Amino acid sequence: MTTILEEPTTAATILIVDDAPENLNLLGRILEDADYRVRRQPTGHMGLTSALTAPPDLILLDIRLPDIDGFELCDRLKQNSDTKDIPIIFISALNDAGDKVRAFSSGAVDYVTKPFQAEEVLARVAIHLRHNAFQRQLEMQNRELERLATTDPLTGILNRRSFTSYAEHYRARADRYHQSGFGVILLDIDKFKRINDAFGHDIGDRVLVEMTERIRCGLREVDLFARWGGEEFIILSPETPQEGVIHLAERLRQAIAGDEIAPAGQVTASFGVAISRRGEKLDDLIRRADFALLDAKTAGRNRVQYVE
Ligand SMILES: Nc1nc2c(ncn2[C@@H]2O[C@H](COP(=O)(O)OP(=O)(O)OP(=O)(O)O)[C@@H](O)[C@H]2O)c(=O)[nH]1
Repeated sequence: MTTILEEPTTAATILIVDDAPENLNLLGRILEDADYRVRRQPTGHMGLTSALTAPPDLILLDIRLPDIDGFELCDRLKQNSDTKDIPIIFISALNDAGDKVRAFSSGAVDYVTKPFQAEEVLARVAIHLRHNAFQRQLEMQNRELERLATTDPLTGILNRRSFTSYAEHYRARADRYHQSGFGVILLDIDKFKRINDAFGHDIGDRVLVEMTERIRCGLREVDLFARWGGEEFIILSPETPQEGVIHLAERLRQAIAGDEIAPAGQVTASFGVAISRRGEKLDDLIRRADFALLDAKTAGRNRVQYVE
């Protein structure tokens, strides 16, 4: 079985900051012999510049340096978003508990006292590199999970759940700060079943993606846009007066009905528009937009309907 220590973490770059040339050379050689790439810096400022210019994978840091000391260097690196996650191991002749505590409170992951054993330094370096790599991988996976949980897989826009959560936030803020209302536009592709029936589900999917693009192009950055369900989409337009929201819906209607979407031909959509009232629940607002959408469908489709 391979243990975490045995897995090679080669090709990682390690920055050593130490003012004693013999330490720089000895440590550097030990690490190079273990196939790490090594950068050596003899002062705090040079170490800082080196780390900021090209962040290494790990830093071995002496405490006593001729200019800024290791603690301050560590503090500065931990405050910078580009370097804050780099594992820092202090390597110092100071063997006082207070110095060790200060090192860990600066954000160091480990502390090695001089004179050091090569095997120990290598073991500590390897484990912190592995740990850091796992951590980054976990963060990436969490971001991906977050993306999957909040977006619609076909169109890449927000899904219903995340739309509702953002919209609740807008609603609460509008109420709290007595801001003007916001508009909700609910739109539904007309006779979409026919497109699926005539051209197949894959073409239906392509139409949904193209529709999404046309709508997205007509929106502002502050507008929320989500897939509400099958062929139904929802838009929240913050701090927009009633005429503005109706005008936006009309522009989107024209953009959708404009150019044909091959091979399905002309695709149209019906729109329901409602403006929030102070204290109104989000569900009730969306229900009003849904009534308006139903009216638009009943009145012949490919139109915008507004309800008071
Ligand atoms: N291709 C594809 N079709 C979907 C998707 N989600 C829902 N649909 C289809 O969308 C169609 C919706 O049909 P209906 O609710 O009858 O509405 P419509 O045909 O658009 O008619 P109106 O809304 O009355 O104009 C159904 O055939 C669903 O199978 C999807 O993700 N991809």
